[in-house]
Amino acid sequence: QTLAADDIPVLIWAREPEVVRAVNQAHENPAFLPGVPLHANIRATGLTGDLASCPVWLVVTPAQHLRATLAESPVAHRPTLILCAKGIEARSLALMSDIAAQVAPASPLAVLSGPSFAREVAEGKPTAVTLACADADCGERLARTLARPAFRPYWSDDVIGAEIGGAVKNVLAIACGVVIGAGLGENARAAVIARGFAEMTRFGLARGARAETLAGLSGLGDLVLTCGSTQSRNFTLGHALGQGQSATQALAGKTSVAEGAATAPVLVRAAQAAGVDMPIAAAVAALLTGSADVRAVTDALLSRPLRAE
Ligand SMILES: NC(=O)c1ccc[n+]([C@@H]2O[C@H](COP(=O)([O-])OP(=O)(O)OC[C@H]3O[C@@H](n4cnc5c(N)ncnc54)[C@H](O)[C@@H]3O)[C@@H](O)[C@H]2O)c1
Ligand SMILES: O=P(O)(O)OC[C@H](O)CO
Repeated sequence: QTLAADDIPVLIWAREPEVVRAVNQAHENPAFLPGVPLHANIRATGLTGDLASCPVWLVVTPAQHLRATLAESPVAHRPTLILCAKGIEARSLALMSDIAAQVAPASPLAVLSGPSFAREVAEGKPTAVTLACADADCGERLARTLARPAFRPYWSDDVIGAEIGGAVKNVLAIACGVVIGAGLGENARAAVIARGFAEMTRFGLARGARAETLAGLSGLGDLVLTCGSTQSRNFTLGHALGQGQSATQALAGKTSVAEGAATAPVLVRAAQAAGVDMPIAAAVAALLTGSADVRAVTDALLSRPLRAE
């Protein structure tokens, strides 16, 4: 939103009245992005009805809440929806574009994904992302609209690929956090990134994604970012697990979302349904549920049969 506001009026709908107040009065969002001044063109509202006048929505509601949030909003006005959440819905195994197509069938859909910590984007640091839209002309138009000197969207027509990369990388970022938190070393982190990427690719191809999308910004690019940075909420969650905390302890009191925590068990079910082996994702899910500890999942991964790469 900060980027778009340079020359386009931006309206944020927020659930929290204190966020609405802070954005309108102090031009800041201390609850979710403290210390970043927001452009004066950015206004906030607590009324979903106010969104009816907006032709394009950047939908950033976390994955498990997207369906309900969209259903309560004025989608009958057929806004173009640019989906930004990186997850899979637990109760349906649906991707965000599946949910949006069900709730807002008349709306054009796109997915914005890729390595993009919100703070760095808001601070104007160089960022490149994937803007995926099945309608290539619409994708190009949206990418050109969102592009700024330091913000480069590359367009694609592979919506599923962009979504799967974003959802799976969060789970793998938890795994890398565990590796570092448990002191397993940089070799192990690199192994998790590379073998995790193999899992992402197997799963993505089985679900109809294209390999080049998974190897691009929304897959490998975001995987490298989140697996390598303590700025990542998913990496940070994994780090706490690696240091011996339970998921409940690690997530206690957090208002910010680590999407991989919800995605991991869903991904395991979705992979089973697709007949795809995802041992690292399964290890993360086991750690999150407490059904295994770091030692047990590490031993299990290391004792898998040797095989060709
Ligand atoms: N922060 C980033 O750097 C970043 C970058 C790219 C994509 N994303 C994705 O955007 C999505 C949102 O992440 P975020 O960083 O904005 O979240 P956040 O951690 O900053 O804040 C949590 C958000 O969840 C909302 N929320 C909480 N409970 C809700 C409910 N019951 N119904 C609807 N909304 C609810 C809150 O209002 C708040 O906006 C995630 O899928 C994330 O993966 C985040
Ligand atoms: O902080 P994380 O782990 O949710 O990552 C944020 C973004 O997805 C990075 O692209």
